[in-house]
Amino acid sequence: MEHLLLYIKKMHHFAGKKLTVNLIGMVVISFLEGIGIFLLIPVLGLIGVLDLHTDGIPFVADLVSPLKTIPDGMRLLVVLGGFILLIAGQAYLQRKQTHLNLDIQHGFIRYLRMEMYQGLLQAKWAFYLQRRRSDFYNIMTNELSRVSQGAYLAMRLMTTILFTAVQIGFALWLSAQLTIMVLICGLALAVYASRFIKRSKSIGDETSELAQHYMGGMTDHFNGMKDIKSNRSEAQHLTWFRALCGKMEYNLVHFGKTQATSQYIYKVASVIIITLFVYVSLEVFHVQAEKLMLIIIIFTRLWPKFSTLQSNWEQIAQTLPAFKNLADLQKDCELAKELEVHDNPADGDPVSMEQGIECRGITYRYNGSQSSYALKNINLSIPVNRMTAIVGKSGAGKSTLIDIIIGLIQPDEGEVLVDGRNLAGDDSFSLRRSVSYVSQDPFLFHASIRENLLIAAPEATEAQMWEALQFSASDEFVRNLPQGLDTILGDRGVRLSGGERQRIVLARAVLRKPGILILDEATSALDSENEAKIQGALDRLRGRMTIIVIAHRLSTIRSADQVVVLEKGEVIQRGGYQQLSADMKGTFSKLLHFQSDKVVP
Ligand SMILES: Nc1ncnc2c1ncn2[C@@H]1O[C@H](COP(=O)(O)OP(=O)(O)OP(=O)(O)O)[C@@H](O)[C@H]1O
Repeated sequence: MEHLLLYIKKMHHFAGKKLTVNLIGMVVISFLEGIGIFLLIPVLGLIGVLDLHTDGIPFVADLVSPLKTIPDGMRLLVVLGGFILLIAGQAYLQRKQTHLNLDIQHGFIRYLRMEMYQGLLQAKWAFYLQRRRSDFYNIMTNELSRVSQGAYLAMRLMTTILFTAVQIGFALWLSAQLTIMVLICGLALAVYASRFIKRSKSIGDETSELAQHYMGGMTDHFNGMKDIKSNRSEAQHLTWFRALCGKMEYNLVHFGKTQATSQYIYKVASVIIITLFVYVSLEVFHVQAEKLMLIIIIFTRLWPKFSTLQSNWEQIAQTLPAFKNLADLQKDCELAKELEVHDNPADGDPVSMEQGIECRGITYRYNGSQSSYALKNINLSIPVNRMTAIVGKSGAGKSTLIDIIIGLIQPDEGEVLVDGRNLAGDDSFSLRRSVSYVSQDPFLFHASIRENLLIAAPEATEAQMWEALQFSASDEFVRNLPQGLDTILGDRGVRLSGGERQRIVLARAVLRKPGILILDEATSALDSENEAKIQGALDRLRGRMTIIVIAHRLSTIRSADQVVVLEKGEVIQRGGYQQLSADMKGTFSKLLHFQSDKVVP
């Protein structure tokens, strides 16, 4: 509930005056509708359908007396004309209010989407390490649309409450006793029906959980479709999917049935209450027939509103878990916030490094409760404009060290100094601005090669793009593509081979003309010929930028000025390539030995 209120407040914050105008509009519309019904009786009397005595009914009596002064032939026309004006005016206002509602509802969703996405972009990298990607997809799609639906329902609920309140006001004016009696019955019914709201909430919890599983499963399955097909495990996945779809079907049917049951109870109860009410009015209170008729007209309009209120509450209760999930994620994003992202950032200057990077006593654990360290007391210097290679077995901590150096994650102990300065907080962004990082899992957008390159360097000219492609030994194959630079790459670049993809990402990295180029297994998928070309290109870059290379294939790092060997999160060897390969007892020469058939020292 607190989360629903939070989002209603947000809606108020977003829509401001529009929401107030909307609420006032609702009251006016309800009021006009009330008057319209109210006028029904004199109209019926005037056209002679009923022989009615309106003298005892407040307001109607006052309205009818002046009408009696109008000549007989005109009276009906005047009353009907007034009726048309009233209803048409109300319909016009209703239309305006629908427009306003649409503006508020869809605008609010855009606002929520933007707020959530911005929050996610502003969160630090460590925040992403603890979460599944599919949970973000789920929140940004399913949960956000449930929140939108819930917020819309909350607005409709407000309309219904206002409408009902105005109608109750009319009814109280006509007969306080009868209205109070009906309200007490309605209240008793609402208390009884609160069980359906609780049930809807727990169904909503299950809906959220199932949507999360669905999105998680789909993401895994489509990412792993090649494995599924090559291992012929389609049947197992189909079984899993069938079971989940069954649960989702049951969940929705269960909710639908819960709503149908509560509506059924409302209908039966309402007919009993209205019947009782008519009986008591006539037999006990001896209410005037015309007055009773008016009240009945009002209540036959009011009752459906009561059941609509119930149904709205149930639907809102069903969406409450989505409000909680969205609010929790927003709160977590806020806690993990590392920067402000705006459409047109006033970008600071990239760091221009003169001496180099120094790691002092870096220690890091991914999970504070675990005893194993990803990095332990790392002390290391990375000289400017030189090539430093980081090698070691899988899981030794190489990528973690890079993440700490560029400030994506913060060490538990120790510090990273750039030219002797600790670039913590905002300063670490200026370091990242001067870094081009090619990860193990190179990422390309579903867009043309040109667009993929320009993402890194929007100002780059065509000639600069070709130069970068030449650097990464990809100019030839790009030239041979049907649309050259304008060839659209498939989803995540799948229409390219692994090596081609790596080369485009490498071109993108150098196009930015970074001060620090980091290659994390960036040439692992290349054949020897292309790898040699890139090695040559890297050699040419030496002295112009600081290069940090992580490589399992040691042939890639032959020209490194410094080699750092990591093992189980610790630096166990450090020195020049030749120096370490000559140390026959050291780990590096053993690693070299294993790859000796590929390496020419
Ligand atoms: N997101 C994470 N959450 C928990 N532990 C992690 C995470 N990422 C890495 N680790 C652990 O930290 C240790 C170092 O991992 P890291 O990825 O830095 O190794 P690496 O040397 O780069 O390995 P590889 O050569 O296989 O990429 C490993 O034990 C790994 O299991």
